[in-house]
Amino acid sequence: MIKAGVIGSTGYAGQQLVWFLNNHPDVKINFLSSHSYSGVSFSKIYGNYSKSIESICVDIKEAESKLSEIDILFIALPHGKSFNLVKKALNLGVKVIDLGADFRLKDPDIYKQWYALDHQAINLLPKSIYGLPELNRKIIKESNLIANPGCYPTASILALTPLLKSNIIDPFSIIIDAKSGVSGAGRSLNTSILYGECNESIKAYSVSSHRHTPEIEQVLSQINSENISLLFTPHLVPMNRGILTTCYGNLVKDISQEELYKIYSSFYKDESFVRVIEEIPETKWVKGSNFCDIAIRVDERTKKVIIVSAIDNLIKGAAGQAVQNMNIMFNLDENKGLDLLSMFP
Ligand SMILES: NC(=O)C1=CN([C@@H]2O[C@H](COP(=O)(O)OP(=O)(O)OC[C@H]3O[C@@H](n4cnc5c(N)ncnc54)[C@H](OP(=O)(O)O)[C@@H]3O)[C@@H](O)[C@H]2O)C=CC1
Ligand SMILES: CC(=O)N[C@@H](CCC(=O)OP(=O)(O)O)C(=O)O
Repeated sequence: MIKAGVIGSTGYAGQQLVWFLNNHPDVKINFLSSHSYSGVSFSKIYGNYSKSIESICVDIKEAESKLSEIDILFIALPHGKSFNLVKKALNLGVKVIDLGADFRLKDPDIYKQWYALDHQAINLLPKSIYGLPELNRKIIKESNLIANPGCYPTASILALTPLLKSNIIDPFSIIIDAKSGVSGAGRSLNTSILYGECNESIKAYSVSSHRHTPEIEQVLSQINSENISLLFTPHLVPMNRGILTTCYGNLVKDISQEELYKIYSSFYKDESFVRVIEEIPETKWVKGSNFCDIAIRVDERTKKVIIVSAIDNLIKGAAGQAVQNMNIMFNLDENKGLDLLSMFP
């Protein structure tokens, strides 16, 4: 059995991870940690675990004292909070998957620019692997420190990678228009996500300044060998879960929609969790699953390609992807504990 600890287990990403780990046949949860609920039973916070997970949440100090008992540590804390924990866990030989953003950007200056924080574990940055299995499966297997991708970057990068690998679009023409459900903003109090503020309204936010921009640029630049800069605009939509991205690029060669479908289908042919589909994706068809659905349209009139992708932000965008990474790190079947169809509605 893999012994796992979860720090930040009481947040939205953390509780979704607990759901998967609790149902995973090869995992035993050793501890669940919380910031404001230490001493409280997990099932008192999330009633769906009543009579199932009655463990008492521990605080971070107690969690640290248990690091030597586990094989893998999952961290689902706000950014800037994971540095010391990661150092301690790695020193004890514990593998780490960080669901937050602290180890995703390779350049500490870019991290500082977008997160307004000094990076406090610069020596670990070269060791951290960006945990998008569809791109980095081989190196994830060898790594002890996985930077689990952000939710918007997961949907955007999976949508755009085959285009960039095949040099079909101008890499400087990319525009990503993305929409997220409210759980993307986490569970902590925040006026802009109160029901009365966001229900029956849609808004763009962090326009030209969202911190997922450099993350998407970093990964796409590695694929294309150019320093790509792109436009990324997120929107908040009054639903609980789901991300939909609509990505645009200028075609640099004549290509039909059918040919593009062949390129995408071939690129993702061995992937369990990426579905290249004919219909335009909808968040309701991926909700509750680890799938990323992708569809392609070529607009011959404007010589542009439009790629639409959908994921569940808490699953392929966070907890499901973290479990997929764990499976790879421990040489398990990558789908183990994840091969669930989406739930409707
Ligand atoms: N929500 C999403 O869709 C996604 C989230 N992520 C990332 O996962 C991480 C967690 O996000 P999410 O679950 O949404 O956030 P939440 O706000 O829902 O949860 C945050 C968690 O961190 C704990 N916490 C908060 N502040 C502190 C602190 N100062 N010290 C220690 N612990 C603290 C909270 O504890 P307590 O509950 O006890 O207050 C809670 O367990 C973030 O880095 C986020 O960016 C990544 C992809 C998608
Ligand atoms: C709707 C909403 O607010 N979404 C969050 C995305 C959360 C996330 O995935 O952020 P990390 O990079 O920190 O993991 C946001 O835009 O900040």
